[in-house]
Amino acid sequence: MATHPPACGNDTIHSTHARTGRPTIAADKAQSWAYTEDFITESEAAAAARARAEEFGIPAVSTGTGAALRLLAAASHARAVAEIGTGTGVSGLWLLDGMHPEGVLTTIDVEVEHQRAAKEAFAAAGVRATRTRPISGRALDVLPRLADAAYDLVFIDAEPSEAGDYADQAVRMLRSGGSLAVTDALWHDRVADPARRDEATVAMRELGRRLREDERLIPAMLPSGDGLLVAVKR
Ligand SMILES: C[S@@+](CC[C@H](N)C(=O)[O-])C[C@H]1O[C@@H](n2cnc3c(N)ncnc32)[C@H](O)[C@@H]1O
Repeated sequence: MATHPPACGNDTIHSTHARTGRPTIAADKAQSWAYTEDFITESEAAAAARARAEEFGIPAVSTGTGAALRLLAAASHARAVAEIGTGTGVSGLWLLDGMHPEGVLTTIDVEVEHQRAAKEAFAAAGVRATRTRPISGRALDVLPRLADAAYDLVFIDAEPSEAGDYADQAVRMLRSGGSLAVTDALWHDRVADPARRDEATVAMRELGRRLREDERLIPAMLPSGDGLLVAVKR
């Protein structure tokens, strides 16, 4: 009789879901995650912006997260996207690549030097200046000035301890059918461990709980990068 590999790859099952008994983690997951992150190749412009981020000593979204952001922007033909945390423009380049060709990225950062580097990255990538609206300032000062129900996508990547307040503003700013995306939602893999109680971990865990329980939203946790928490506004 012919032998077949187990239907669920359960030769590598690390644990099973308590209720369904389905496999949740395979021992080779780390390899799959690495494959997932490299599945799409980053543009030269994004790689150059990433190198600038390293010079500044600030993180940028992973390639897998960038690809997921581009996908979200493309799926909604996004014409209006807001980004909290411009950095040197890595995530902005991914978002712009997925958006409608006339779409405008509003991007907020408190550090003028970071935004200058991002503007250079956008120009080097051939992005027209009319497609970006950089706003310099603290996110919690700027966000209340942005319009209600006017954005197709809001992306959060700034101060983790403030992410819940950004999300409140983001839900107000999103149109029905628009998406919220929050990076670092697994916060260095600490969020899943209830014993971890530092401020950023607790803030991200709490944000996940709130978005999960918010009846205005349809949420999911994507394991891209350090966790990409996404939610569509009903
Ligand atoms: C992780 S970096 C953003 C990286 C960027 N999204 C990318 O992938 O290229 C976080 C950025 O948030 C900015 N930031 C931190 N706190 C902020 C705040 N309260 N308001 C606005 N920007 C803030 C920092 O200056 C930094 O540029």
